[in-house]
Amino acid sequence: MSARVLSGKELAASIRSEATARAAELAAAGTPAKLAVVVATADESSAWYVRSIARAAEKSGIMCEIVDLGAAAEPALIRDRLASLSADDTVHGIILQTPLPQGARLEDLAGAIAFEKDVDGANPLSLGRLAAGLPAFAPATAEAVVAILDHHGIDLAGRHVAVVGRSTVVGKPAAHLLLDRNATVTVCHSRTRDLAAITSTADVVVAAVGRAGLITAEHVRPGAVVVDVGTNPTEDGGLVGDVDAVAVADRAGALTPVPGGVGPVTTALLLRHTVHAAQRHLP
Ligand SMILES: Nc1nc(=O)c2c([nH]1)NC[C@@H]1CN(c3ccc(C(=O)N[C@@H](CCC(=O)O)C(=O)O)cc3)C=[N+]21
Repeated sequence: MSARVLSGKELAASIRSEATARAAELAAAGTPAKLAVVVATADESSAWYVRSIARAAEKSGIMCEIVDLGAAAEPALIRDRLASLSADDTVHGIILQTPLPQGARLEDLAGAIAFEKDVDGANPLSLGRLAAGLPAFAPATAEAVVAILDHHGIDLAGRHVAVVGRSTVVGKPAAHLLLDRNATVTVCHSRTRDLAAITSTADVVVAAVGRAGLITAEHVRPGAVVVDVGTNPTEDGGLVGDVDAVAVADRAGALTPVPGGVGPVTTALLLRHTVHAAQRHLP
């Protein structure tokens, strides 16, 4: 038996087409939507994302400025640029790419992103509001996890979801969004003992660690739904997730592919957030 493939492509296309229509309205009104992407890393996975954002923004008529500060940027320089972009009236959305240089922490820097422009939900104010159930932009990747499950009609209420990974960008915010959907959520991480014993009891496994091959058949209950958030560049220039897709496809009931799963939905949601920010309202 082979798992049903939960593609993100159609959902991403529909989110982008709505963003394109809103972007055209904004441009016609003389306030074209603009996203600033701040990069201080040479990480290949981030490079994939930045290319994907630039391409999708261009197609949707959203302006996109890549601010590359170099992989050795000092935290103070990154903070200053976030502050100046926050004060720039022509910029509506700001995302700071992770990973960050040695010694720089997203949690310390993201407070310099104006709350209204925080389209990847990294400012502690956004994260706190998200946790409290108040309006704020959620990190696009975390929102994409729930969106792709919704799109494919996978019910979350009362289901046990095991989230593997506790990053500020995905694991933690995804846990909050899933809780808001009445899932029973277990958050696992690098110090979790006997990961497979926990994930193999889950109805849904969300893999968000950033390590190829981490989730194998033993981690998955037969028939479970597996969401692969990983985007690990391969030596031959491709992209693989955190899930051993070949082994897991024989056991899971459904699986999001990489590429073509959570990634395109993430990019599309970031653009949706940007036009919403430009229209001055939250999600
Ligand atoms: N603050 C922050 N937020 C992030 O969400 C974040 C980040 N930093 N740093 C880097 C990682 C990586 N990431 C990806 C998102 C989409 C694709 C994506 O769209 N992938 C396409 C393939 C891309 C293509 O075909 O060009 C796919 O999976 O089909 C890839 C990678 C987000 N990240």
